[in-house]
Amino acid sequence: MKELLIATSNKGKVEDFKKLFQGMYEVKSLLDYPHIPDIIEDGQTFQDNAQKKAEVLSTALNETVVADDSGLVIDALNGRPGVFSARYAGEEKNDQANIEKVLEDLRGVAEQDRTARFVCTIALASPNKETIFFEGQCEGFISHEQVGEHGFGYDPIFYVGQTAKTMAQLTLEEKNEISHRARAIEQLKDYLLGE
Ligand SMILES: O=c1nc[nH]c2c1ncn2[C@H]1C[C@H](O)[C@@H](COP(=O)(O)OP(=O)(O)OP(=O)(O)O)O1
Ligand SMILES: [Mg+2]
Repeated sequence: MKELLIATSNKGKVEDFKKLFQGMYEVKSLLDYPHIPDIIEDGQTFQDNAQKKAEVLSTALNETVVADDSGLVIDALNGRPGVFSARYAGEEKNDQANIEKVLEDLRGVAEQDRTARFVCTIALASPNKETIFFEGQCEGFISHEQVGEHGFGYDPIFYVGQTAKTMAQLTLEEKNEISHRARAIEQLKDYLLGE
């Protein structure tokens, strides 16, 4: 099977990508290249960061690279944590600390004002080609406490749409039917199949 390199060292994303590209590509990630240093994400938007991660690696390796920049956008926090999602509670990127900070920020905020969405921007960079982008979103709202054991990141505090389940209560298969990442990858797949 053909390989596809995803410029990420996030284990949760790698699992999502592997499942979503099952039977189409053998997914490789930066977990397979531990000597490659972290790329500094200093962009103002998900698109800026996805572009940088994909292009730096594509240029260095002279091959096609996909990058995913994603995060949680909370209306009551004016869109935060947004592009700062991974390091919201500090540079060490601690999911548990990030969750606690969001719950603390939203303390006292009523149900109807806890609306949020996950956003995923994917960049596809190839040598000597213009980088292209795909975006997916998933609407929901922020819980008052952590619920569920699956997934990663902010999944335990994100109620999906009108369902009574958090993203962390969904199986990987269920998450991949509705997630922001699944929606972006759906478009990426269509593009790659049409190439
Ligand atoms: O499906 C998701 N379920 C829960 N949380 C999620 C999801 N998707 C993104 N997130 C959160 C995790 C992290 O706090 C941030 C992504 O930050 P982001 O910079 O894109 O990823 P990262 O630094 O973990 O890995 P990398 O840059 O190597 O791809 O948003
Ligand atoms: Mg990152």
